[in-house]
Amino acid sequence: MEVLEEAGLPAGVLNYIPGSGAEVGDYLVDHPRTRFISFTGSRDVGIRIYERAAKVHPGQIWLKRVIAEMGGKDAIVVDKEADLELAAQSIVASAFGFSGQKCSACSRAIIVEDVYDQVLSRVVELTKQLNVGDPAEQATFMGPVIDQNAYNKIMEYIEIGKQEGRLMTGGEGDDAKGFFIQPTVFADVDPNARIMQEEIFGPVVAFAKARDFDHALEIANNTEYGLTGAVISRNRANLEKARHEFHVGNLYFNRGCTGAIVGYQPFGGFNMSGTDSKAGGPDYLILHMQAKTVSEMF
Ligand SMILES: NC(=O)c1ccc[n+]([C@@H]2O[C@H](COP(=O)([O-])OP(=O)(O)OC[C@H]3O[C@@H](n4cnc5c(N)ncnc54)[C@H](O)[C@@H]3O)[C@@H](O)[C@H]2O)c1
Ligand SMILES: N[C@@H](CCC=O)C(=O)O
Repeated sequence: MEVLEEAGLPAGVLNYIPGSGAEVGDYLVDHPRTRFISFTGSRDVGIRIYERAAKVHPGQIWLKRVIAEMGGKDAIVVDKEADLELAAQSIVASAFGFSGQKCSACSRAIIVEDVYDQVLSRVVELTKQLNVGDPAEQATFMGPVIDQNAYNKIMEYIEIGKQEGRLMTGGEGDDAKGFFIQPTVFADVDPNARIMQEEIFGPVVAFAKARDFDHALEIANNTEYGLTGAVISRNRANLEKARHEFHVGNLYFNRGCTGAIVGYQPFGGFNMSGTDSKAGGPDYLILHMQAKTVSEMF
């Protein structure tokens, strides 16, 4: 804060208010002197903020504006004409980087049936090679998930996954010291299953088989989210179709679905992933400003 004040920000403009969302969240959102809310977090909290911000409280003389960057249920689609090694590497990196705790993480792998078995078996092979452990160790790929609540929620989804799909690898956790969960792959999951629809925010990826590329896109769009997605394909016509029909805010071709770079890939999703704004892009700052037109006649 001091650094920003030294840079010229007036004192009192930036305030750090520690406290849990449950404790201070509603108070801040409801307050009549709150004017603008810029939120990053889950769908449920985003919806709560959006609803509460709409209410005008006594003494409030403006309508509150809200930018919400919310969750995702992001998919990587693999076409039958594709570099299958790239597909498997992209799925593993996007599903398990940061223990899957990224809004952009790949939690659905949608594979055209001609190459389904090949991609699945390579992903399982690569996943078994990942080291889970102390993130301070050089050899560790995946550290723990953030806390006990996250651990419990993810382990619950893994139990649901065991009913909804075929457990291929992982499925185990250890919270004796830290909150460690093995990277987990489920195969043959119905597109409408809970683990294909609900954000898990952990190291779990579900595979679904598509009849052809059109069917794969249909499955990919079959969630209430629309944050990131990727297509692995060598078929230009299919990539162009995805460009128009894959309804996500950040779409990637022939790479994973995480790791947007500020300035290059402005980031933000459609539908229940947010308010269609793009962080890290040229328009974002302007969204937070109040425009005023001044005209003087001479
Ligand atoms: N779209 C994006 O750019 C983006 C980026 C990162 C994370 N996410 C999403 O964030 C979620 C994970 O983060 P999380 O577990 O911290 O999310 P969360 O929704 O639980 O919490 C987010 C923040 O909101 C605060 N909060 C909680 N209740 C509140 C309330 N009633 N009013 C106001 N604020 C409240 C929390 O204290 C926290 O700081 C995932 O859903 C993930 O997809 C989205
Ligand atoms: N912008 C990041 C995701 C941020 C959310 O966790 C990405 O593109 O992977």
